[in-house]
Amino acid sequence: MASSLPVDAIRELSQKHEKPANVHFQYGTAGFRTLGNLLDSVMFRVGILAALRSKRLDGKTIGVMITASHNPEPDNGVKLVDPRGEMLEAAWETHATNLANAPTTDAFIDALDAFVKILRIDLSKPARVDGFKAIGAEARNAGVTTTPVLHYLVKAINTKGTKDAYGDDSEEGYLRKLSTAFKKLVAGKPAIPPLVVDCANGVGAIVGEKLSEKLGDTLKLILHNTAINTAGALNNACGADFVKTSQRLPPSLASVLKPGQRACSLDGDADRLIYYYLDDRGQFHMLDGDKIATLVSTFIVDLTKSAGLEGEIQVGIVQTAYANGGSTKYLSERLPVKCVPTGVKHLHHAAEHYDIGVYFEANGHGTVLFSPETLEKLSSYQPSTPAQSTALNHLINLTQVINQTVGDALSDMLLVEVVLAHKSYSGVEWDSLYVDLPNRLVKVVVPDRSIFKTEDAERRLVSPPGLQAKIDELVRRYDGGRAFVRPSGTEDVVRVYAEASVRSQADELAFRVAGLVYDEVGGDPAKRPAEFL
Ligand SMILES: CC(=O)N[C@H]1[C@@H](OP(=O)(O)O)O[C@H](CO)[C@@H](O)[C@@H]1O
Ligand SMILES: [Mg+2]
Repeated sequence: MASSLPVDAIRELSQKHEKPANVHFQYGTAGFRTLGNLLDSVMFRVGILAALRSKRLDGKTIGVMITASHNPEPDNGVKLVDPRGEMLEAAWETHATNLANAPTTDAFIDALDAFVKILRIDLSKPARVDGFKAIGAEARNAGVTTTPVLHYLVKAINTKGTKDAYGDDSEEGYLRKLSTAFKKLVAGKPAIPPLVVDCANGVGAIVGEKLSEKLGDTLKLILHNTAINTAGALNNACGADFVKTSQRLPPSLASVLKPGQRACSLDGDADRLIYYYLDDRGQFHMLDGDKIATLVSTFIVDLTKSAGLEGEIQVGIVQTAYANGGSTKYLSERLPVKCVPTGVKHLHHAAEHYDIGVYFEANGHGTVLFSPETLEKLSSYQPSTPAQSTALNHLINLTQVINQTVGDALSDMLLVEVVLAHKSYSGVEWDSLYVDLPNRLVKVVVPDRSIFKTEDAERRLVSPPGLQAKIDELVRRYDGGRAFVRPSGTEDVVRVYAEASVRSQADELAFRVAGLVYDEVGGDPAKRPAEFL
């Protein structure tokens, strides 16, 4: 491999993938995300970027994921996975954005050249990526799989043959690792009732089916919304985002779900998970990311105590401002809780500071991280009673069933099932840990969302000046009221979130704040949504 940029090869290929004019791309929380038909040039450039990242990191494998995630089918995205199976390092998000926006092939090559020099990337280093040739990268196609499987694979490849080997670097290895640990964790527990799984008509249907085969009778999965080849079906009236935002059952499950039976929804790339059940009166109850975090963290704390490791291993929680106030109150009375800005990378990094960090976004994306020191402690610890030994083994098996690289709906689902089996909980007992405050999320279309700036983990606005004081004034009038406003990182809108002790009040507060925001920044009165107060 040459030690300078193969300019001719890049030019020839790049000219087949010119950037569309008048589009600005932004590498954000969800990678590059926009209509799939606008992404051709971005796909090409991301391939080069991934190869350069691999070279910069001495040939470590980098992952490239193409997915619509929880969004409608045409609304696609591409994102990179770093060597440890984590999200792309923040500084490179800016480099990615710059390269993607170079207007022509020549400008792109100039930008690449400058980039390689500034970061002192040694082009003679090998590069291993999923899918690229212009820059001489070694590529491996992981095929059609879930986002969390790709994260798993990247970590497995990069740790192969080391003492931290993460598992066999294949989808089969992933399924084997999870299912083996799950079976050990539920061995001897009463039979688990079958679980209904809404696959959002996405790739979770394929991997879910394979997982189901591995689990056999230990846990029967009844897969629904598995139409992965039906145009327009992805995330349409189903999936984790539909359930979380509309706070109701996917209509396709209405005739399926029996009262008391638990069910869950994945999103299109199977990195988000929301549980729910219908009570005896047919009323829908949602068990979202906050409920999952609560269930799981309490269980892990209990196990550390039973293992005799109380005071030795600290369990902590990471949430965002969107976490339901009911969950934050319940958890803060028991454990350290940290609030960080929206976006999984923020949660993941904060969770790394705990011995065991449990992080979940309310929308169902999250996982549990065991620090290297904790893993070491668990493997060397000598329990002094049989009960301690059992609890210790459970903790060790939990580190195997949990995909620690990233939020993983299928892995989280197994984790939830383990806890429910151990506690003999149905959805009802789980749900009763705390009561969710009624809440409402509203989108506000504004002329320019970049004027919205926040502080305090996005809970307060510092710009536009004066607006926060007006929001505070409104919030004070509502019992149990809380509201905040922040610009979305993935859509051209500003989001308003509000909660209050009663449903009607939460709605009213949200629509009042939305109206306030709209008017304050010069929203067109003729287009003002009717529900804004
Ligand atoms: C309120 C909400 O759910 N926001 C989502 C959404 O981000 P926004 O910045 O709010 O557009 O997409 C992110 C990426 O999937 C996810 O991390 C986040 O939780
Ligand atoms: Mg997703």
